[in-house]
Amino acid sequence: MRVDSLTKRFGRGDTALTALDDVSFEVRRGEVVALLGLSGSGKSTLLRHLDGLQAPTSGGGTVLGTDLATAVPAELRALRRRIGFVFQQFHLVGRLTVLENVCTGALGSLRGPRLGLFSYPRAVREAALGRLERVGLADWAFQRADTLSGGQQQRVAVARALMQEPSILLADEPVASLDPESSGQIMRLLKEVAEQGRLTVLCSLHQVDLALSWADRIVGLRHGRVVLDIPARGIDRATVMRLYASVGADAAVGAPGPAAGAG
Ligand SMILES: Nc1ncnc2c1ncn2[C@@H]1O[C@H](COP(=O)(O)OP(=O)(O)OP(=O)(O)O)[C@@H](O)[C@H]1O
Repeated sequence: MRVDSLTKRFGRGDTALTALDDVSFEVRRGEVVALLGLSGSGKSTLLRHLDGLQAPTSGGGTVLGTDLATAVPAELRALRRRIGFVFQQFHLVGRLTVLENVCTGALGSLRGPRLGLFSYPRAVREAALGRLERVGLADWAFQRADTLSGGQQQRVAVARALMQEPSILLADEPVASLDPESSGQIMRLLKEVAEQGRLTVLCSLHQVDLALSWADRIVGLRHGRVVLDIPARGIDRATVMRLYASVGADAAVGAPGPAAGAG
């Protein structure tokens, strides 16, 4: 996937806000990239563009051969079917079984609504069980989803995303509400599914140490601009921490000032 001079502005005139400012970077197939930056630096906005959920103001990029700047809605829908998305808040249906939640990941490729586990084709149920085995939760298949811990629910959400057989997995702060041990497990899982499935993973995080441990590369955003794009291995932690320096320290990271009103 390639992001090319992607700019996103919200609003107009004096109140305009440039959330992404001429963002360019490339992600190779199978790579795990951590997206870091202060709150409001544009991470979620970037992920939404890559999933075709938001349209760029200018520039764009190519995701799985789809040109983000020119794609029509049907092309963006087709793109979304090939991309798994994992959210901070899991978005499981608590009263449904774990297995049925995973089955819902196949809805994009099925016709019509589904009600109940047995409304899914047998092949889908078997595939869902396989994905649950993959994330270590096969024994929980018939439990209600809301009886699982946060870390387990996030693993179910990863299994559900894998039902799409995605080529890319986007994760927006997938460990933000988890304890350190569960966070490490989720990041290890993302790394493993990337390696085994030649899956590209782009994951926004607030935990620098997790990024350094599990990502292949770190892309750092500040005020909507890419100010860091480096391999995670062997990187000096202080270099990454400069992303989080106070606004007055912009010169130290070579970053632009706040982009509010720049539009
Ligand atoms: N739909 C929108 N309309 C107006 N402004 C928006 C919209 N979406 C995002 N923004 C603004 O764009 C900027 C970037 O927001 P974004 O959510 O991408 O940041 P983030 O890095 O993901 O933050 P966090 O780490 O807190 O999730 C913020 O200033 C935000 O208020």
